Amino acid sequence: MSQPHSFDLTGRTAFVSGTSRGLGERFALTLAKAGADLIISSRTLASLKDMEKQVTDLGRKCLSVELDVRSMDSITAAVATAKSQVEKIDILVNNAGCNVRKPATEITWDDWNLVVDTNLRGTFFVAQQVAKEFMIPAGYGRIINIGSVTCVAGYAGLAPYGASRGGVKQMTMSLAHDWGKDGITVNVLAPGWFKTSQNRVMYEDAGWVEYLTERIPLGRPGAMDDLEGPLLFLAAEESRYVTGQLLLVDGGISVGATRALPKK
Ligand SMILES: NC(=O)c1ccc[n+]([C@@H]2O[C@H](COP(=O)([O-])OP(=O)(O)OC[C@H]3O[C@@H](n4cnc5c(N)ncnc54)[C@H](O)[C@@H]3O)[C@@H](O)[C@H]2O)c1
Ligand SMILES: O=C(O)[C@H](O)[C@@H](O)[C@H](O)[C@H](O)CO
Repeated sequence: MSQPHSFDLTGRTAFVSGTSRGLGERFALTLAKAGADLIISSRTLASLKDMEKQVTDLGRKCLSVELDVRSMDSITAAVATAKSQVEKIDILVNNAGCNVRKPATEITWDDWNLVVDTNLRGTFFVAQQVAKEFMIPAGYGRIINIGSVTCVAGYAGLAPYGASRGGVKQMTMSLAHDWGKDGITVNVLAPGWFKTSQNRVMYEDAGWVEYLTERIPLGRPGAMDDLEGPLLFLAAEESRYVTGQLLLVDGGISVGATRALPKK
């Protein structure tokens, strides 16, 4: 009989992109609390100082690297720096991302490129370099691509963002095939609506929060803690037979919250 599971990451090393704030910061700390050593990353190293201290205070090793996921040179340099300093990367969380929220008629060429290059192209090439340099040679890896409820649902004002997230979902399924035989699982962790600096402006509109909340079956927007268990599951040994999947952590909003009963 097997032992109860705990999603223990002791002895693992995790690389998280975009850890200067928001969900990425929380993902990195969650992995460290579960036992993993960390490589944290940002476009500006100075933004990682506080985070580095928090990780080392937990007793974990922490390497900070500069990474702009819109630049191939930056991606290869970040992975090369990691290669010179750590033996392995077992877990990759492709978190870096951005959004431009505008009516579809106002989206510019540059808006499109910013969002799709960051969220889709960046996610692919970070995964490619980490897989090639670390995971394929080691025969082990857990790649967690951050998606969104927009992987599966359409939202007005989010056309480039939705395109990038739909792409992340499809790309993840392909990579699961590409690297399954190398012992690597590739999955999408898809948050619903969580208040961070990316979307703070939306939460300043009480009418919109009410509109959103009414459409979430579990009756509230997400809290950061809600993502911890699902992240650890995908990062840990226990998810070894799960690959190419989309794990929505969205309070159920993706089911399509249309009421079919009159209001009493
Ligand atoms: N907050 C939500 O409700 C929500 C829901 C679904 C998915 N997401 C996704 O989760 C991720 C984290 O978002 P967040 O809400 O914490 O937003 P955030 O804006 O607070 O954090 C985004 C992070 O990505 C980094 N980043 C942006 N462009 C980058 C680049 N070119 N290179 C490297 N790093 C870059 C930022 O510096 C920051 O650290 C994003 O990919 C976002 O799209 C967020
Ligand atoms: O900037 C925004 O409009 C939001 O952060 C979106 O990204 C959503 O929260 C999320 O992606 C839905 O899952």
